Amino acid sequence: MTRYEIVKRSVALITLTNPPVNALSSAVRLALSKNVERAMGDPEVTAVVICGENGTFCGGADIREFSEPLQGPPLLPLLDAVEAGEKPVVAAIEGVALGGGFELALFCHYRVAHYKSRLGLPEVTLGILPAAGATQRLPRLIGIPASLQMITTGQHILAQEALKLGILDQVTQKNVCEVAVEFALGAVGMSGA
Ligand SMILES: C/C=C(\C)C(=O)SCCNC(=O)CCNC(=O)[C@H](O)C(C)(C)COP(=O)(O)OP(=O)(O)OC[C@H]1O[C@@H](n2cnc3c(N)ncnc32)[C@H](O)[C@@H]1OP(=O)(O)O
Repeated sequence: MTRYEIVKRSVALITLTNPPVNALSSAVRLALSKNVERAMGDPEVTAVVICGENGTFCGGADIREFSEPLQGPPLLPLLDAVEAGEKPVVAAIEGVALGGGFELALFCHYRVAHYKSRLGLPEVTLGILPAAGATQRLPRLIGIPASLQMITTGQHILAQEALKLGILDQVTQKNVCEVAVEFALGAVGMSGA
C-alpha cells in the first residue's frame, strides 16, 4: 500500500501503491501514517518525498470504500502529522492529485509537479465539501476567490496554472520523483549530495 526506501542516503521516499489511482484506502492511510512516523523518527533521514506509483500521485479517497463504515486512521490527523513533522516533506505530483490526494499535497511543506499533472477538489461533484483541510490550506496559499472557484466547481487545474496561482513550488518536464528528491535535498541545504 506504500513503499518506503531511502534514496540519496538521507531522503525517505514514500510511494503510494494502490492501483489504479493510489486512492487513500484505509490500508494506504495506515501504511502512510506508519511510514511518515518512521521517517520523522529516523535520525539518518533529513527530508521526505511522497509520490505515487504508475504515473499517478493520488485520486483521493478510495471510492470503493464509500459504502463501508470508516476503518483505519482518519485522514486529517495523518495530514496533521505530515505538516507538523520537523523534516521537510515534498509532494511529487504526477498524473492527478484530487480530493484527499490534493489535501495530502497541501499539507506537505513543498509541492513539485509534472507539467502534465492536474489538481482538483472533486468533492462537490459527490455532493460533499473538502473536509480534510483544503478549505483552510488552499486559501492561505492562493486566497479566497481562487479557492472558492476550485472548491465550488470541482474543476481540475493544470500544473502551470497551479504554479501561477502559488499552489506549486516547481513544475518539471523531467522525472518528478527525482526532481522532488533534489528539491528536498535543497530544502535542507544538501543540494548535489
Ligand atoms: C471525503 C472525500 C475525500 C477525502 C475525497 O477525496 S473525495 C474525491 C474522491 N476522488 C474522486 O472523486 C476522483 C474520481 N476519479 C476521477 O476523477 C477519475 O477516475 C481520474 C481522474 C482519477 C482518472 O480518470 P481516467 O484516467 O479517465 O480513468 P477512469 O475514470 O476510467 O478511472 C480508472 C480506474 O480508476 C478507478 N478510480 C478512479 N478514482 C478512484 C478513486 N478515488 N478510488 C478508487 N478507484 C478509483 C476507476 O473506478 C477506474 O477503475 P476501473 O473501472 O478501471 O476498475
